[in-house]
Amino acid sequence: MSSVLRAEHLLRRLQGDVPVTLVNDVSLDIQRGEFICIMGPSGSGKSSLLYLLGLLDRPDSGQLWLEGEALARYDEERLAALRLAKLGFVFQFHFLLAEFTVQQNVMLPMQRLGRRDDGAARAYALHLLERLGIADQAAKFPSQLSGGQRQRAALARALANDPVLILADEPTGNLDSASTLNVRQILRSLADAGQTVVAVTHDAGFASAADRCIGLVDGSIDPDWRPAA
Ligand SMILES: Nc1ncnc2c1ncn2[C@@H]1O[C@H](COP(=O)(O)OP(=O)(O)OP(=O)(O)O)[C@@H](O)[C@H]1O
Repeated sequence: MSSVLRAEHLLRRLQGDVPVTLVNDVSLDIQRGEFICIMGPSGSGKSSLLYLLGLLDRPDSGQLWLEGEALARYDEERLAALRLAKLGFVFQFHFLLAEFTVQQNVMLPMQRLGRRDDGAARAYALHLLERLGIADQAAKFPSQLSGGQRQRAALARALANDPVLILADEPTGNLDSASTLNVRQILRSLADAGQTVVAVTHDAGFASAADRCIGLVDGSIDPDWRPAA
């Protein structure tokens, strides 16, 4: 196994009249092909931790390594380039662009990265949509899709640049139970095919779908935390 992302002693605090500790001394090693879920009560710091792991926010102290590369001294421009090339994001809201078709939405990250020409990007987008079972929706606009289909399109977009890690924040938060099960199964099958996935969720079903579940309490990993049966 090899480490995709390693975090050591991450600390994130918001300063203010009343300082708030969002993430408190979190250390984590994410191995290639692992599907990890992060659970815990509302306000326990799950999203804050995911933002640190996704290089969308910076820790006040602690260190991160992406595929062995230490990130502490990287400026925002370099982190943005890493996010585009190596990370894929899925949020509770899909953030697909309304004026583009589903296929064009999936092509956008490829066009930004510039590793594939337009023809190759178009073909790869269709391949990803096929893999997620929504190739027949490729020419439609996001507003014409169901919630579950939109989330699968967002997942296809997250996969566009062959990320080393997919970070998902409540990916099933807006979905009905059938679509939730479907997205969970897709994440599981992606991990079975070697994709590394970290998902923040309130959905207890993730506990059995994932390889490992981490419980956060007050910004810290609770070693005694166990998913609800
Ligand atoms: N910008 C902010 N200003 C003040 N407090 C914040 C801010 N962002 C987060 N917090 C607080 O930090 C704590 C952690 O928030 P976070 O969103 O990471 O928790 P969470 O576990 O993801 O919650 P949820 O399950 O409700 O999404 C919460 O108490 C939250 O209210």
